[in-house]
Amino acid sequence: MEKEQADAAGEDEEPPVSRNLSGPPETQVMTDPPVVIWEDEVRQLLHYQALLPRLEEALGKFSRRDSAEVIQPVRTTITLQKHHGFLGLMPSYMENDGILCTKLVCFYNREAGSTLPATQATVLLLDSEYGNVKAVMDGDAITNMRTAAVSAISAKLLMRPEAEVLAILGTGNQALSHYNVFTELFSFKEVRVWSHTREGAERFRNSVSGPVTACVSVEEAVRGADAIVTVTRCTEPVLFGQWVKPGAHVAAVGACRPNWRELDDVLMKEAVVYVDSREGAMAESGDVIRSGAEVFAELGDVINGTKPAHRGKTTVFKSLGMAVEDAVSAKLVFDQWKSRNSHT
Ligand SMILES: NC(=O)C1=CN([C@@H]2O[C@H](COP(=O)(O)OP(=O)(O)OC[C@H]3O[C@@H](n4cnc5c(N)ncnc54)[C@H](O)[C@@H]3O)[C@@H](O)[C@H]2O)C=CC1
Ligand SMILES: O=C([O-])C1=[NH+]CCC1
Repeated sequence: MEKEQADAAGEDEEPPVSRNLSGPPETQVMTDPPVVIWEDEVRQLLHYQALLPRLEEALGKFSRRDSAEVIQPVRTTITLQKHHGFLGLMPSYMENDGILCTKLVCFYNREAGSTLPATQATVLLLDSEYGNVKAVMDGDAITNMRTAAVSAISAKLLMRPEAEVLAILGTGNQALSHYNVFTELFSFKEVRVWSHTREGAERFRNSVSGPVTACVSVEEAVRGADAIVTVTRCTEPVLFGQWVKPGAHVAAVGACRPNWRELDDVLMKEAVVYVDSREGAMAESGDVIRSGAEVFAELGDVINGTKPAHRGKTTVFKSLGMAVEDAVSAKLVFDQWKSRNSHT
């Protein structure tokens, strides 16, 4: 039958969900269009209980530097000068796990005048063999949860087990995700928060279910704290070593540019400094680069048992965010989505 006749008869129509990639017949593959999984659904599908062990495993794999396990370059960043922002490209390939993924994240400098949110992210999960996009996901829910979960892993490894007081500096999205996972995993007797505006701290206090002390100064929030999370949009130091209790653990999450700071030189030099990626920290962390502090280890080295966890000393975990964290999170979301939709 001629093609036109077949079309008219509806006999050679493609299934609506498939696409025939062009090329010689032996290389043609059928691909489904990507599914779109947006914020509310990502939140429903992603749970810390499943996420935490996957992240811990990914951090360990990354630090082994075995290219069959993880290929992850340092984030490529371009400046969006007009909008006081940056676009970060975060690809990763985990060959043994069959995960190919990239995140696109824009982030903005509020102190330079941006009124935009701190981050705006999208995650693309690809078929690791054919290269087609399997899923397009809201990246903000993933970024908030995976970043907080990695900070919680740093606390599990580096914080003193008898820790009683948690201080959170900043009261935005990351503050909330950090509050959620830290209070889910650990039993703090007191949680304190500080924001650069009094309303910010009050709003945060009213938005969570547990008791929170809203503090009017950073010093009030961190004096005597056993764990301190910095999740601000500061570009100058806000946490000073003179206020930090010896032996405290600091998870430093903001200040992700080489000239941005959250922590002062005293703290950076007195603490044992852990990072997610050495290369990332040397390229992107103003706290590391400008203080000249030595990076002692990656979190993955501690997980792999190749570097010790100095729980008795003051420790800083400088987080910049890694593509493998997004990749294993996106895989988890997609697998959950598939099992939820396989019955419908
Ligand atoms: N390490 C990582 O993997 C990631 C880091 N980040 C960074 O974490 C930080 C927080 O992100 P979000 O919670 O999403 O932002 P957000 O905008 O939701 O909250 C930021 C908080 O910082 C406070 N803040 C703003 N300007 C300040 C200033 N000049 N001094 C003190 N506090 C100030 C705000 O009041 C707010 O409480 C940002 O710096 C962001 O770039 C975000 C995603 C991943
Ligand atoms: O890992 C991440 O997504 C980011 N780190 C800094 C801003 C966004």
